[in-house]
Amino acid sequence: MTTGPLPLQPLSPISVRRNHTAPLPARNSAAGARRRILTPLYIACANRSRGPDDYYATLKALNSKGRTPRKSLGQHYMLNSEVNEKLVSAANVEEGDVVLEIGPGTGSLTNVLINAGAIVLAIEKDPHMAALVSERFASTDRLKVLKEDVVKCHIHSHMLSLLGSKKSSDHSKSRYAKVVSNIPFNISTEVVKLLLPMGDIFSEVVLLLQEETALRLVESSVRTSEYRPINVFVNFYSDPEYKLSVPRTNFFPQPNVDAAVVTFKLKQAAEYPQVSSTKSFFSMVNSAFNGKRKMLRRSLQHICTSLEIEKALGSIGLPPTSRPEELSLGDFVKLHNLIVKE
Ligand SMILES: C[S@@+](CC[C@H](N)C(=O)[O-])C[C@H]1O[C@@H](n2cnc3c(N)ncnc32)[C@H](O)[C@@H]1O
Repeated sequence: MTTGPLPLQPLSPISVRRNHTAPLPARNSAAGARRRILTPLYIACANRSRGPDDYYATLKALNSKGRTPRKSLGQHYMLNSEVNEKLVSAANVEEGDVVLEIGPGTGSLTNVLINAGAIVLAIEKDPHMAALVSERFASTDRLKVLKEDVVKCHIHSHMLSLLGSKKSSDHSKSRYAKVVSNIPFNISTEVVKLLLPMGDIFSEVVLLLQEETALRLVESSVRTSEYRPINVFVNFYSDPEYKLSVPRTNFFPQPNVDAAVVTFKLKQAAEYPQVSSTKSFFSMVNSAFNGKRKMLRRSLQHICTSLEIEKALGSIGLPPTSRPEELSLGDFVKLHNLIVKE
């Protein structure tokens, strides 16, 4: 969509809600997590007007290319450099780290990553934004921009060649890259499913997500109504942590929802729960949840008989009437290893 220049509008207060030091409510309650006390931090307008990626600078950059934000690409640009700094420090980005950034947009997070000493591979689907960010950082050799859809991109081979060339040039001992991104909300589950099994190339994945998604991925656990196969998946491949809430007022244009920073510390293959096949494991977990209110002895009947399922549940200390929301990741692993014969 290319229309006339975007108008300069009066600013609304920008705030970051910091992770509170007081103990969090029980991790198994998403509702409890929403009630957590958060401290607003108001950034002075004077500071904002001086930032390289404040409201005016973002509008100026978009206008320079005749662009308006595209909803279909989740284009909500970050106006608060403090949020970008928190994303970068949540990933402990240090000099020489290789970082994947999905959707650099105007380059506000890219700028903080490069200033922290990172070598950045940025994947941007919008060719206009890819051109804009390439021009902005034309004078540095620390950024490579790929004009691609992250979901279709060969992330593995790009990252391996970047990690390989870095190792041969500076003899770094770091074998792992990191992901730090403010991603479009509409592809967040897809991105999480894509990145978490990549513990062979990434040590940390730090994402700015829609707050509701962040809570669903991190806080939902056994015996909560929000518990889903995605929670088993997330905990299979990573140790997730909710870091801080980011109010919608920090973005341009302002989305209808708040956001949150989440870190996923990726496990390496040797740390994954031992299952004969991850494919058959997740297929069993999905089948179990397909009949959410069904007992496992019914929903898993395509794998073996009800009697065998009851026996397997009994041998891991669970009642024969167990339902999927009552099983932890460890329980699912034990059940799989007892009933799925490869
Ligand atoms: C939420 S904006 C964030 C922009 C910038 N990182 C910031 O913090 O201001 C998301 C960015 O991802 C880009 N994007 C959307 N879908 C994408 C995809 N499938 N692959 C790569 N980039 C995508 C958008 O064009 C946009 O620049």
